[in-house]
Amino acid sequence: MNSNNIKLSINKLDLFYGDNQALKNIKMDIKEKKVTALIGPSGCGKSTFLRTLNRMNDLIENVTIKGQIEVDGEDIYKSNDVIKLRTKVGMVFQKPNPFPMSIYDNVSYGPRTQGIKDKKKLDKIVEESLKGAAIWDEVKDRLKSSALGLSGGQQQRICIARAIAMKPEVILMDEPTSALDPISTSKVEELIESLKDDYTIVIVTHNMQQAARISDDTAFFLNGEVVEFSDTKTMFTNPDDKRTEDYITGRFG
Ligand SMILES: Nc1ncnc2c1ncn2[C@@H]1O[C@H](COP(=O)(O)OP(=O)(O)OP(=O)(O)O)[C@@H](O)[C@H]1O
Repeated sequence: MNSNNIKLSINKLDLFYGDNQALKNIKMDIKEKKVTALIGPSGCGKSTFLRTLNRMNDLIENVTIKGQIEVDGEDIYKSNDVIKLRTKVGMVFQKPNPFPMSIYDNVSYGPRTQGIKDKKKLDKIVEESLKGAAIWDEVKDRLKSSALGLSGGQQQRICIARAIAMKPEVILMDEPTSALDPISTSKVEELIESLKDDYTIVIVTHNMQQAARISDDTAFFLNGEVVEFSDTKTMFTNPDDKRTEDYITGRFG
């Protein structure tokens, strides 16, 4: 397979909260099985953009969206099957948010809601997902214990396992390490690097070093626009736009 296959194609995307335009004419092609980072100062629209990719903004009142977002060539706003979309395009949030139940039940919850009841099948999904999220060895002897008893970094990897259990193709991550200590952060970063063998990842991060370390492509957002979108190396060594340079060298934001 061509490593530059486009998984998500965004074109002329505008988003309004009431009268306030939060995204302006966004165009972006997100490559399959790569990590794409979204950076930019607070309030520039990164999270809003991320949420358009699996229609999480549908849940917010007064939102108007124009333009196209295609996943595998299909316009996600033209189909009504949001459940199918969110299965294919999973999400991990800023604050680890495990359900108040056992580790096993957290990871098997999604597959059970999809109708999988067979214990052996569920056991296999749980084991594979926890292995995929690089936390199996730490929890394999306490699968029946509450996920809330784990450290923040472990909880975040449980949440990633929960996302993986749905067999997504794309994983959206909204500042997944901002609530974690440095050691947990580096574990989650290592995990993200290994996940891109199997998944397309889009990650919002405030941490520029993190974007530089783990992403293949980076988009720099400012006031609802994408000022620059390029491969990460180019963005951090030879940015095209003066505003990108000012931001990545810490002159604002
Ligand atoms: N639910 C909402 N209702 C109305 N306006 C919103 C809503 N969510 C975000 N906004 C506005 O949209 C703009 C973009 O916000 P967004 O959260 O996407 O930015 P961000 O770049 O992710 O910021 P941060 O880095 O602080 O999380 C901001 O002006 C924000 O106030």
